[in-house]
Amino acid sequence: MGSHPDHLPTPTTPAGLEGLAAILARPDRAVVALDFDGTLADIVPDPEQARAHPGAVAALAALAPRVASVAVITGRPADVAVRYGGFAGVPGLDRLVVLGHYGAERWDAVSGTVHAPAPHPGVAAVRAALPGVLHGLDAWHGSWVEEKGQAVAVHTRRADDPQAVFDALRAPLGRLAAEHGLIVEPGRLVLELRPPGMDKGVALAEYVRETDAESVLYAGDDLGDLAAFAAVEKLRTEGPDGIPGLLVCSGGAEVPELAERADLLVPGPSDVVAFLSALAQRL
Ligand SMILES: O=P(O)(O)OC[C@H]1O[C@H](O[C@H]2O[C@H](CO)[C@@H](O)[C@H](O)[C@H]2O)[C@H](O)[C@@H](O)[C@@H]1O
Repeated sequence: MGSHPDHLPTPTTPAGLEGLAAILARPDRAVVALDFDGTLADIVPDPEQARAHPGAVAALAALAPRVASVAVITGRPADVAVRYGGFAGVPGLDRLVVLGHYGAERWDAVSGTVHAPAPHPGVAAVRAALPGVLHGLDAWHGSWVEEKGQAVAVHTRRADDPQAVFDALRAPLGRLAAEHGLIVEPGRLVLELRPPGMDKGVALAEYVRETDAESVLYAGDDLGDLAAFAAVEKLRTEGPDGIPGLLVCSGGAEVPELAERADLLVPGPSDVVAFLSALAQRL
């Protein structure tokens, strides 16, 4: 992407062009929703070290007052995304909403508090069983567990062969999740065992309805963002006119399932930030 701060890249699909045109025409009715890891924050080997790209908060703060709403929709717990993003107490982000755990949790900047559902009992059961299950498998070496409160995630990025460990763990972790009423959410070298019933598509569609938006932009990088992409595709075709939407994939073609459905591909978070800054400038 060009480095000029004013350069607004052009979507490559007719639907994306229509989505961007609708946002530019009525920004006060547009929702801008963004994933966190891989979209606003660079992917790093240790999830605890992930932080928003250095320009992300400024770009969001410039954009938020010009549109109906900015929301972050993430697989992270909402409070973790707020902390790692540096989103609290920022002038311009006073109406920011962070939907965590794929939409099951909600933090808003107005109250500064998180609303979360009661814990699913299966998470505690899986947490207790997981070490034994992993140690009973040849393939677990190099994997490690992220404790997420409402879920547990098994990461393989730091294994010698991350993809091989990921592939080998997928079926047994799927069985463990199912035994306890959970689902497995696959992501970039991570298998998360979490409660069913919510995904980023449900969260985004509800948020668009809640804000009475007339257009939507969603940017993501991973398999968990497919549901949000599907929600935007559905919103575009619903009703007599539909709601125009722009789908941005961060990370180029690293997750082909997402890239092939995007209206705009950008190489990674620094380009997402440049795009958001250019959009804010244009508005
Ligand atoms: O929905 P997101 O905001 O994209 O969160 C999805 C998961 O992101 C984190 O894992 C990913 O990023 C890590 C840090 O860069 C990286 O080490 C890991 O390989 C990636 O899968 C996070 O740790 C998970 O809990 C999130 O669900």
